Amino acid sequence: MGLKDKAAKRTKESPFVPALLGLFHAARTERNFQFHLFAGTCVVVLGFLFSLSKTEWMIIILVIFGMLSLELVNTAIERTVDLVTLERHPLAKQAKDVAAAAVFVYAFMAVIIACIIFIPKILLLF
Ligand SMILES: Nc1ncnc2c1ncn2[C@@H]1O[C@H](COP(=O)(O)OP(=O)(O)OP(=O)(O)O)[C@@H](O)[C@H]1O
Repeated sequence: MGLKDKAAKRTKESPFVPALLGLFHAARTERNFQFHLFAGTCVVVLGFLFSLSKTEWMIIILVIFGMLSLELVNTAIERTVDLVTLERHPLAKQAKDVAAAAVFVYAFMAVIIACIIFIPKILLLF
């Protein structure tokens, strides 16, 4: 069995390999995904600084991982649309714009939740 076949077999056996490849690809190439990784890291640092409660941590973790997952799905939709056509097409535009809107709606919710959790704690500092 050749090296390529072995690698292909290993990829087929483990569901984690393609998932990790997708994760690294997005982290390397997608500016928005990199931004959400950075923003998520900042929120975690703030969480430690403000000693969040267990419930607050669970909400923050849900929001951060949900955001990252949605950004990955958005990237997958963009790639799929580009695979179908690189020509300008109204349906291609709608697919990409609606996927981007899904990320925007979730990000808006994330900002609201961050405000609800962190603003009272920040105000207590003054
Ligand atoms: N094939 C297409 N036909 C028509 N409009 C398109 C097409 N591809 C992209 N667009 C429009 O151009 C915008 C930018 O396209 P692009 O492929 O750069 O996606 P993007 O959402 O900006 O991706 P990224 O997040 O990687 O920057 C899309 O949101 C869409 O409105």
